[in-house]
Amino acid sequence: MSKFSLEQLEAIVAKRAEASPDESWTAKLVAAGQERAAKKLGEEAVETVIAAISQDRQNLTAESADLLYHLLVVLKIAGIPLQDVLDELQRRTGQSGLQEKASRPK
Ligand SMILES: N=c1c2ncn([C@@H]3O[C@H](COP(=O)(O)OP(=O)(O)OP(=O)(O)O)[C@@H](O)[C@H]3O)c2ncn1[C@@H]1O[C@H](COP(=O)(O)O)[C@@H](O)[C@H]1O
Repeated sequence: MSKFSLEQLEAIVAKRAEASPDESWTAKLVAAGQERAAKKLGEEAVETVIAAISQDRQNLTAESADLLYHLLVVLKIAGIPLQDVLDELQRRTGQSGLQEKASRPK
């Protein structure tokens, strides 16, 4: 299977947000608004926690996918690009000095 990225999923979410809510779950969530989308994100987070505690690898993988998708929908509604989140994560690696160590030749 070819590599799939969160950036690609973000682009799909942006495109489907413009679709009819009758034919797209993404459009339905966006139309319902941030409160509903954030609630859905919270539900998926709880389901992910339960799968993790149950040590159910298959379910944890599936729930993690739901969680990441719903996070991207919430970010879309908030108008926050995924890149802003990645930039924040990158900034943190800089703070701990790990980024420099990771890119240093062994
Ligand atoms: N990754 C996802 C994805 N993960 C989960 N879901 C949907 O999230 C919904 C919520 O799951 P639940 O089981 O909790 O849903 P539910 O019980 O039907 O919902 P509630 O009654 O609890 O509100 C389901 O309808 C899932 O299909 C997703 N819907 C869409 N995507 C991606 O978004 C793309 C566009 O999808 P559409 O917007 O539907 O065209 C898809 O091709 C996928 O790439």
